Amino acid sequence: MSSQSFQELQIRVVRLPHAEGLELPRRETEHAAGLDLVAANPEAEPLVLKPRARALVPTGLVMEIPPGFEGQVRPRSGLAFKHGITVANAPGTIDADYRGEVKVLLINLGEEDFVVTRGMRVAQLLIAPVSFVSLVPVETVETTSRGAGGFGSTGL
Ligand SMILES: O=c1ccn([C@H]2C[C@H](O)[C@@H](COP(=O)(O)OP(=O)(O)OP(=O)(O)O)O2)c(=O)[nH]1
Ligand SMILES: [Mg+2]
Repeated sequence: MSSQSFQELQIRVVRLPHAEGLELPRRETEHAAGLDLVAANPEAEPLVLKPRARALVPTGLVMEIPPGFEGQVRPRSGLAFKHGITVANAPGTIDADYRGEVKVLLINLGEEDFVVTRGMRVAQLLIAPVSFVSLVPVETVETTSRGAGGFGSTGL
């Protein structure tokens, strides 16, 4: 791979008191796409996710995502594969104008209870550009060879 350098987008982040002592989310490998989000629930209060249950996991972080970008909260494949733990609303959307705490909505699709402990890497955050669009009402739209075909119209 080339050793090309990429421009890094810096995002201002406030650590809330309950994030004290936790590492900031970071890439686990040099060119990992996501920063791993860390659970900031109290040490003494592990979150127990029963099968089919959901929980909003705090990260203790408030971010200032620049306008023109969004945060995407995505599952970690290891947790999904090994435990059936995923993000219920994947990919979760963090709006650039959101100034609340980033939270991760986990769901347990596995058969066993799953315990979220403080400091556990529960999901990953990607920052992606957003296209700003507005809808323009018209009477007709350009035709295409696909037309209205969808939902398996090209075969399985
Ligand atoms: O996984 C997520 C998804 C959302 N949020 C926060 C940031 C986001 O900007 C806000 C609203 O999210 P969304 O638009 O997905 O939810 P909504 O149900 O449409 O709520 P709202 O009416 O507040 O937009 O909630 C998170 O912390 N984690
Ligand atoms: Mg919304």
